[in-house]
Amino acid sequence: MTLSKESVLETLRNVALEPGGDPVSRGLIHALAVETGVVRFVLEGAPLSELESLRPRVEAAVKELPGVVSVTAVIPAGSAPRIGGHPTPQAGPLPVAGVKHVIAIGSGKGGVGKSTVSANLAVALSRAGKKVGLLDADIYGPSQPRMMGINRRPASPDGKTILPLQAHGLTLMSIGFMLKEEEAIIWRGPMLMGALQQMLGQVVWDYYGALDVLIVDLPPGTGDIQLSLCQKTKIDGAIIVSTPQDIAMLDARKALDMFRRLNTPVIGLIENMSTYVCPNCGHEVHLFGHGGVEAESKRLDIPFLGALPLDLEVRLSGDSGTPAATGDGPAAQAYAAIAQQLIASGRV
Ligand SMILES: Nc1ncnc2c1ncn2[C@@H]1O[C@H](COP(=O)(O)OP(=O)(O)OP(=O)(O)O)[C@@H](O)[C@H]1O
Repeated sequence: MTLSKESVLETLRNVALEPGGDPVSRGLIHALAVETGVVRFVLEGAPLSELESLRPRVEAAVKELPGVVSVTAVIPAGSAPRIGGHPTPQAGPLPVAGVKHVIAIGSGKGGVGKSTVSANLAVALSRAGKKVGLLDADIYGPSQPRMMGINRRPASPDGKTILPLQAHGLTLMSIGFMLKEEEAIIWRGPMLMGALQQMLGQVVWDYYGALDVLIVDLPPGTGDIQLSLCQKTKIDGAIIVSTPQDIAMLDARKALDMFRRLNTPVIGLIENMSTYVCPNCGHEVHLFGHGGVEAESKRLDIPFLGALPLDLEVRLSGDSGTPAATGDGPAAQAYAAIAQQLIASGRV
């Protein structure tokens, strides 16, 4: 048989697929070109993970054909829809499909550990038996790909829906998955809101099973994303993270005021980087002060959910992609206690 498009397609029809059928009958082969022994085609139309595991098989099968010099199966980088466009008009706040509860994690000031708390609390709730999703809505500085140790482009079988990723038992989506590393986002408010709307509405949140709770890691401050989330999505409540420092508390009060004005219930406050216990001598130091957040929650009559220690393991584990809450140390125990409170109060 001479090498031709037909002979290549014939060969590809003999590659059996797991769910049945073959790459040709399932419409996964596009733009086939055969020229002086060089075979090229595009693999498209299935989740990215399926295409990636299929690629070596189809390439090997075609390579066996007499006259083949090289085979290249290309998986298009842009198989998921573009994120970030103007939002489409929407009436009132909508629930997130496939999700029972939505909890936003906010902070007034940056760098107080909001993303660390989101990641670890999500893990702790999952370890307590809940089905948990984590949405990294910190569009300007997504941290969850690093904290969760996963960063690849999510698949989109139909070019519209986006299949979330999975790590540490959580269902995950981050704007970071859709960008090249070090790519900056230079968007105005409407584009940000469009991206948020896509991540809430186009991601198949129940792809790995219906979720008890979706944790939303917000950007710091009181900007467009917070406003858009509270106005367009049915949220059960917000948790505010602050360090005990006066300046952080000052900004946390602004975040509290914003959630109040948007009629989003504040579930409680968390004090992060509360105490530091010297690993050598056991001496306890309060680098950023201590107890300020608890005092503030009493003053405002908002539940105080807990104080989390400043702990080197938390920083190292966050940087290495395995949140400390997956372990058994003091931080994991502190997060487990907060998760239990949320479950006991019926928030999750
Ligand atoms: N309890 C803690 N102990 C030790 N390190 C911590 C703790 N909480 C957070 N960190 C570290 O502090 C840094 C900032 O934390 P994180 O990124 O979670 O803050 P953030 O409030 O989400 O910041 P951003 O302003 O980027 O939204 C990270 O390096 C993180 O590992």
